[in-house]
Amino acid sequence: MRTLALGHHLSARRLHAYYVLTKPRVNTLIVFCAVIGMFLAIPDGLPAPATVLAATLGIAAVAGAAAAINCLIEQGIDARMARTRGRPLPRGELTTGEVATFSAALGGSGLAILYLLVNPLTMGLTLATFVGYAVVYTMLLKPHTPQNIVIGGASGAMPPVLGWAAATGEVSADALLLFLIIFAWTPPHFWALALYRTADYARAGLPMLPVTHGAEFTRLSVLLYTLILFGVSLLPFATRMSGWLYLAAAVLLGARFIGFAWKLYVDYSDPLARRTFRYSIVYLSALFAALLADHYLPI
Ligand code: HEM
Ligand SMILES: CC(C)=CCC/C(C)=C/CC/C(C)=C/COP(=O)(O)OP(=O)(O)O
Repeated sequence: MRTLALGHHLSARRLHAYYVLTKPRVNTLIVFCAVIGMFLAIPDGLPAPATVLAATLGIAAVAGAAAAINCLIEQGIDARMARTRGRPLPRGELTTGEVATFSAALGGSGLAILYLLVNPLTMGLTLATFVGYAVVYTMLLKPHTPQNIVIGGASGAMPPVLGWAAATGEVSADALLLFLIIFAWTPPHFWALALYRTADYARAGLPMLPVTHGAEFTRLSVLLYTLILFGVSLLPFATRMSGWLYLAAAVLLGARFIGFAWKLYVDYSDPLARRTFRYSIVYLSALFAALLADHYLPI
């Protein structure tokens, strides 16, 4: 009886460890952006429910596998950083072999779902995104250049394009605007965090911008990218993809983001950087929700 209870306890913990490995919170927003891409791709009406379901599952599975591979490759680095040392691999909750098998099974199922139940284009683009994050960003860029997250951000910006491809079988210029929004958003999102985690990154030997170029240059970069993001976020309105409701949301959310970035530049504190990072997530979630609301409630 006791062994049984212990066994059960252990397997629940292991299940939880696999779940943690997929970086579920980051990937929830990734998948949210992909789903919104599916809806925006259909000018009048709704995407096919079976496609939405299969594409959501497939993209989520491949994104989870990408996160698990990242944890696998970076277990040594993760062990050296306060923020990441509680992850399953550094804690020894799972072995390298288990994580490799899990990732291959999850990623393989996701790609199969996309190929068989969605379309080959979505499968191909999702595979490219996976390679972009797990190999190009994690292995090639992250350890070598402070521009790592700017270039690697192209992977994180793909979800709406994947959603678009899933719903229509093609990629349009409108989808690329959504890509550009996330692409411009990633530097302030990440560098706000890197500013208050600089010691962690320095200890891990990673060349993040505040480590290589200092805090002041990073704060200026956050401000500049937030201004670029503001401009880019107006493009869906400028091209008449979205209407006034979206414009109002983009201006209000963007003004607040610039407010954070400005304050961070002139009067830095770690708690403010932490709030800016938190706000970046609220910003992107609300902006994409506004794109969707605007699509169906044309004001
Ligand atoms: C190269 C691109 C990116 C980098 C380097 C990056 C980096 C990070 C880091 C280091 C964290 C901290 C997690 C923690 O507190 O332990 C984080 C959190 C987060 N990121 Fe990103 N990110 C990137 C792209 C994205 C994208 C594209 C999205 C979504 C569309 C996203 C959504 C989130 C969310 C929702 C969180 C909060 C997770 C939580 O509350 O635990 N990130 N990101
Ligand atoms: C197939 C598909 C849609 C893939 C999505 C790719 C993906 C998961 C992008 C998100 C980017 C991300 C989690 C960055 C974390 O940075 P990091 O790895 O430097 O953070 P860490 O220090 O917390 O490990």
